[in-house]
Amino acid sequence: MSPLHRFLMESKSQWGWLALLILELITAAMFEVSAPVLLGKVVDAIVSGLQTDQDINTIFASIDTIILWLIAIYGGHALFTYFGEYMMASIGSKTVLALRTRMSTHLYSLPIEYFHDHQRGDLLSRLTSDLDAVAETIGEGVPGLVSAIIGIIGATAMMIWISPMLGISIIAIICIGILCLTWLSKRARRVYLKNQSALGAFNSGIEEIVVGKPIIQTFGLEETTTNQVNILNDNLFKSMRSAAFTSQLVEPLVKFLNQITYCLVAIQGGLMVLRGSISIGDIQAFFLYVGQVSDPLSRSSYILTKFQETSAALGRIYEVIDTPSEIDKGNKTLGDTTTHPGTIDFEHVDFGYTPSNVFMKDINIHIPGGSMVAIVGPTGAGKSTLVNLIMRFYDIINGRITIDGIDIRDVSRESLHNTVGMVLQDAWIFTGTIADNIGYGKPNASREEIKYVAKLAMADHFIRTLPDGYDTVLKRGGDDLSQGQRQLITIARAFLADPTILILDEATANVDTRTEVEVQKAMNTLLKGRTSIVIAHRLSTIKNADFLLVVENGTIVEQGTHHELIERGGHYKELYENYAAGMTL
Ligand SMILES: Nc1ncnc2c1ncn2[C@@H]1O[C@H](COP(=O)(O)OP(=O)(O)OP(=O)(O)O)[C@@H](O)[C@H]1O
Repeated sequence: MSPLHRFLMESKSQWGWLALLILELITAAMFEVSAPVLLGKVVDAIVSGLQTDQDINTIFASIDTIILWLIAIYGGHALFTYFGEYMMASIGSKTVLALRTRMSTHLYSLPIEYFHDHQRGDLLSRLTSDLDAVAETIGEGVPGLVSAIIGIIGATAMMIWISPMLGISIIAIICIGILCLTWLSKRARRVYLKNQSALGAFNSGIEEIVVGKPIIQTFGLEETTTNQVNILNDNLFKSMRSAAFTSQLVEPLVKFLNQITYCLVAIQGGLMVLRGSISIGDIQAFFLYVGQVSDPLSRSSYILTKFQETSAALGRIYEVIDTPSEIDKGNKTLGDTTTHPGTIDFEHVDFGYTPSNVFMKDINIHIPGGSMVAIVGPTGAGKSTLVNLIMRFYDIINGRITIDGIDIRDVSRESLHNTVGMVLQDAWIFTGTIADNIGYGKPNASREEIKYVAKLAMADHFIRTLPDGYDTVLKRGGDDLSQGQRQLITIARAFLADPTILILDEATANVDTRTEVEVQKAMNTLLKGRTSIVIAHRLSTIKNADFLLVVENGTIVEQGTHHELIERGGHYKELYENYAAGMTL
């Protein structure tokens, strides 16, 4: 089923309105089609009046009723066209709203891998320009096409009725036109697909520049980056030029056929008038009907081109919608039956980001509830991977991970994410007030609660120095705050959510030394009775930990307390000595 067909089938709720709309457009087109015959009668009445030397008053007396009819017909046409277009715009916006909601809701349910595999710029252009293309076609294209088809059918029928011979010659030319335009609209689909992927790539390139501008400048890579974006821009230009070639070809082609048709009416019609087989008024009606056919023909071919673009856009949208959601098979809730909440076990766990590349093999870890564990290891060792597995961002290949004895695959995602909280290295701040940002995980939190956790996270002091305090609106991912301040907000957010297990990924790495000491104190109090897993890069964290997991190449190479591991004199001792000598772990 083509994307357009599928879209039509999925918009069944609007079919009744569509039928009403088509009825309205048919009425409007009938008004339009009936006018030229009456105009022809006016011309014939004037010509015969002049030929028989009638005075002007007599001539007008014979046509005044027709003129009144003409005014009524044109008025009726305008009114029905207006209602038709208004209705279509409303049907169009409702249908696109439903599609937009469906797509954005579906994005939330997609697995994390999907976002790793797709560029953000490309996803954005699917959500914006592809949906806009659909909205434009439905709002303007459908009524345009329906009235064009009805107009063409009506006008050709009238031409055949007036003069079958002349009418058939004109239809032959129209058929040639339709064939050319069908070819053009097919080409448009291919061109649009190319155009949209070039646009997606360009958006992603620009996004990288905007996000990475400070780094680009630091490394003096402006020229290299500009060259890369220029290549993407050049690709976009070429595909847009190709699209313009296709769409701009329509109008001259239709005009050319139109002019040929006018010549045919003038020559063949003129000869027929001389032979007396047709009146001058009918020839005048023919000229108007040719106009009534050629205009909708060029409009409908443009719309057909748009339909092809829309079909391609819908295809890209359905690609996202059809990506299977992350299925939440778990129905158990954590925290109901436990005596030691927050106990985590890895039992013979195998994991790889791709099935062919098993990165972690036979991992066994036991983290007792309420303990503080520090994970240490060189970069790329697998520290973040371990916490990603606890959060079930990725599924393991073999073995099982349990919390309080329950396999996390059997736990609902909601319960899992309520139980396990995370503070990541990149503080995520959204556009909203500071209070909204802190209260993110608990939407009904009172202002007192928010202030309480902000105090615990040592954020209250700096928040109160801001002009609007807790009501200060943060924009652009919190760019107006320092990195440390952003991180304090996310720490306060995690405290408010009050999870049983807290994962901290270098949570204090961006806070200055004085603040770090204060935050650490607050954390120690808060972490009491709570399991905490810290991806540690700091001495203070390691010393406070109940035990350490040393990770290398996806394997737990050592576990134990700081003193035990130092005494063992293995990997950890080496890491620690490097750290003590001033390097990070
Ligand atoms: N989404 C992903 N897809 C494929 N491979 C990944 C993905 N995330 C991480 N990896 C790979 O898995 C390995 C472990 O990465 P991980 O992020 O767990 O390391 P880490 O110890 O946390 O490193 P760092 O201290 O630098 O943050 C690395 O080789 C990394 O390239």
